[in-house]
Amino acid sequence: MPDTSNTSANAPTADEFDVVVIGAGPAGENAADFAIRGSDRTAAIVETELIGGECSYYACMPSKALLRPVDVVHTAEHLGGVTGARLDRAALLARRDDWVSHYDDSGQAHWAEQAGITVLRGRGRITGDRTVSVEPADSGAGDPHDGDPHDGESGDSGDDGDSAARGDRRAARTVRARQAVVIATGSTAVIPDPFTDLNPWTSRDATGIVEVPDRIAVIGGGVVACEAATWLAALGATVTLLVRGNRLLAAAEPFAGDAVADGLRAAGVDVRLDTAVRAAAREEVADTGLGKVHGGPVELTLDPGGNLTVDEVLVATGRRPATAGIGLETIGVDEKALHGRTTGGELPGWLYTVGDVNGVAPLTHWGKYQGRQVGRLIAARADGGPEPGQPHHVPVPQVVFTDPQVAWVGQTEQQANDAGASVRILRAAYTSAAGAGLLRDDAAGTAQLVVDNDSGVLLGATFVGPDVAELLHAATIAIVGKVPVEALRDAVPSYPTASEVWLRLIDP
Ligand SMILES: Cc1cc2nc3c(=O)[nH]c(=O)nc-3n(C[C@H](O)[C@H](O)[C@H](O)COP(=O)(O)OP(=O)(O)OC[C@H]3O[C@@H](n4cnc5c(N)ncnc54)[C@H](O)[C@@H]3O)c2cc1C
Ligand SMILES: NC(=O)c1ccc[n+]([C@@H]2O[C@H](COP(=O)([O-])OP(=O)(O)OC[C@H]3O[C@@H](n4cnc5c(N)ncnc54)[C@H](O)[C@@H]3O)[C@@H](O)[C@H]2O)c1
Repeated sequence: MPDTSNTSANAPTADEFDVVVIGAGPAGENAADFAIRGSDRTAAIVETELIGGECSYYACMPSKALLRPVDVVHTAEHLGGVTGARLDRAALLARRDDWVSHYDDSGQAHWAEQAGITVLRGRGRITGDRTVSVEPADSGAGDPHDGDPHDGESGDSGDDGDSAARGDRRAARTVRARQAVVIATGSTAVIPDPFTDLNPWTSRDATGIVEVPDRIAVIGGGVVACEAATWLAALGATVTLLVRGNRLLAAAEPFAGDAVADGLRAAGVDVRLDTAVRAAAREEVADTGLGKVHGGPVELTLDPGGNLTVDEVLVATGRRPATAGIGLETIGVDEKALHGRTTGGELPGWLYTVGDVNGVAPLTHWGKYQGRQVGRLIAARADGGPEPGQPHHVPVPQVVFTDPQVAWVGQTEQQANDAGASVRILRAAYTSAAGAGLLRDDAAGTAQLVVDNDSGVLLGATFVGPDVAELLHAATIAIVGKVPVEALRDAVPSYPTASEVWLRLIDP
């Protein structure tokens, strides 16, 4: 137990903080920041790997750093007036390395210290009521994965403001939270049978790619699989995408998955739907490190499809909440109690969750949103002020950075129907807006709104086509603002922009 003998109400000891956050990904960073900003409250954030989390080093940032040049080259290849655009493999990987700050998190640690958040290096484990043990991390000083993210709101310089944190690595210590403990431990990749003994690539290897396998099988038809297949093919790998379901991006509108399958095929990817992997074998399994081929060839037995030999397998079959070893049993909380909630329910009043670990929507912007919400709630409770309202039915946006891009928010047609809504569907070809056609000579795609017949407001929107990512927020605003679709007639889009597709949707 921590020594609290000298504790007065307003003077925390070195081992006592108002808020202790376990996990320094984007969700945890925001929770810590919003819980203490503008106050004299104290916060510690416990991190076993890199300040900035999966997103900054192994997920969002490296994948988008790889995908943007691919998109630009694809666009240039289909844009009259441009010749000679090509991808430079070494320069592309170097760009990725820059965006992950060479796996050095000193800039992000510096941001935390500047924000008044104490960084504690080590593995956090709840050991009792408001108490967290910080145990030496598996990776100590000198770990090649130590490193600075480019998550817009935080890390800035390469300064190392982290000497206290270094000291924290050496031994276990126990810290106590006076107000709140926030679990923000993220998620980990699922590796199902029959891949467990192959040391296959996970998304970390795909984003941290160093060696481009000649032949790679990508397992799964979700976002990771589709995005990774895009950059792997662009880097020169022969990619076979093995999808057990009958379409890609099953969470999106069917026309979105169909368009991405067409785009991947056009890029040379062998997309095999309705294909299961019955067995997988690799004679030589090697621990070569991040982004290098992990051994000899892999033999896959497919159903249907016979055998397939590849040099590497990327398993992209989803993620699970990272709850192992965080000590929930010491406070009598079942890990299921974390699912779908940030506070309340079976959680003790001092315990909160944010980000992937609660499984609501495993997306960085969602984790950051929850982090802001939970941080404000902790602050309000500490101040004894009115608690901020907890809004319901906030629509989740998502962008998939494939070619074509896919962007959607809120409910799909199917989801709206399943929820019992009476809806009408407004759909238009993306290129019905002149501005969309100007983006690429081969521009194509679809825009769709799901409109509630009773209220006349938007329930969901999906856009497929070049550069649709930046179209999405208009739909998000319309849903959150409950703007009647009729009223959108007075929202005049500039000419000639892709946003004019809104006119085609509303006034066909
Ligand atoms: C390849 C890929 C690409 C993605 N691209 C996007 C994208 O473009 N846009 C998007 O919105 N989302 C994207 N995502 C999803 C996004 O990465 C996650 O939703 C996001 O990282 C979740 O943030 P988080 O803070 O909850 O968890 P994480 O970012 O996973 O951070 C959790 C942190 O907790 C630490 N931790 C875990 N256990 C402990 C412990 N016991 N003690 C101390 N520390 C601990 C971990 O080391 C980690 O640093 C992508 C995911 C993948 C796999
Ligand atoms: N651009 C982005 O916002 C972005 C990018 C990458 C990842 N992410 C997020 O990260 C999370 C994880 O992505 P993901 O693609 O790993 O998961 P996912 O859940 O989106 O897709 C998993 C895929 O694997 C398949 N699958 C599951 N188990 C399987 C098995 N045993 N054998 C064969 N196939 C199997 C599923 O049918 C599905 O096609 C998602 O929530 C995603 O939204 C977001």
